[in-house]
Amino acid sequence: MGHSATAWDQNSVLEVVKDWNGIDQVVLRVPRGASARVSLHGGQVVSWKNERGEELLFTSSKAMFKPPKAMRGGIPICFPQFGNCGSLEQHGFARNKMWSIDYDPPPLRNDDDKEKVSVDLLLKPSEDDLKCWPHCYEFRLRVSLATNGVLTMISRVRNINGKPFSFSFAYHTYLSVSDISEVRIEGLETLDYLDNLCQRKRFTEQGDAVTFESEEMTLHIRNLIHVLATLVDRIYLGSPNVIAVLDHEKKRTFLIKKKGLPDVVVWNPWEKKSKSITDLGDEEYKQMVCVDGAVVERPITLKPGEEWTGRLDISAIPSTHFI
Ligand SMILES: O=P(O)(O)OC[C@H]1O[C@@H](O)[C@H](O)[C@@H](O)[C@@H]1O
Repeated sequence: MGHSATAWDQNSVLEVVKDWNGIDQVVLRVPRGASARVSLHGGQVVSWKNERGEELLFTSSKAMFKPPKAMRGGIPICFPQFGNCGSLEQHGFARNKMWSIDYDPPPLRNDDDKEKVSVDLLLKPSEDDLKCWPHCYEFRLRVSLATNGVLTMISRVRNINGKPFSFSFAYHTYLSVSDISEVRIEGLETLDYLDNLCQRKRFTEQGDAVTFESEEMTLHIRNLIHVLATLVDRIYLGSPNVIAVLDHEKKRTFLIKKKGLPDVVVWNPWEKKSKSITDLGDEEYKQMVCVDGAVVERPITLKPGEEWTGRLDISAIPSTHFI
């Protein structure tokens, strides 16, 4: 694996290496041992490890790392369309494109760049892209890893077109969990959500947290409708800016802080759907949950010259520290 290394400062390191397809991956490392990797294919964060070297993002054992398809896992970027609501391919094209490193990004207001290592990526439309989505934009993605292990992603989309355009967006975040039945998502209770499994009909969350029950348990104590309900594919609307994903078995809590991202998508394919996804192992739905900071219900519209920013900060902390 050929690589070139750049010392960021004495403590943090940003390194560009080639993956096995010859595609550049940026490795971010900080002093206490946490690290992250970002692929130029899709601008996708493909790994995020804590100081003990434990992987915090899920990657499918059947993941295909071959462009043009996005790898199943990590944090693919959904832009300029979330899901299949629109004329573009599912989740838009950004996750399937090659991004470039931007060595001279425009300044970012309110980004405290102390004690972190960052890389700036850039995506602009090619001639071919303009045929399917005829809008000139600049998409700048800053991925940072702080010395305390917090992963930050800041997306800036600018309209450099002569006319307005609209888009939806998501950080499609595959969190690695011990067992899906041990997971509890807090911060979404009482919210309305659009259910992707019911033609995006609107419902209201009734539970005091979002949980995913095991099928055996469900069969014993609940009715069949609940068995089907274990497949979760929902867009929670107007959510608070902090969401907690608790993993009881691992005694770990993911704290997801977001700005400019009003919606949260929660997805777990469960057993039957997993079997139909070729790049996901049959049982692997148990080790993952997608909790995405997103803009879906009300797409962003940018007039010429306008810019939108969507920011996500994720940390993984021992649950005992949180409670
Ligand atoms: O297989 P893809 O295109 O990566 O999408 C996976 C899932 O992504 C989720 O965000 C969507 O809500 C689901 O409907 C979709 O199935």
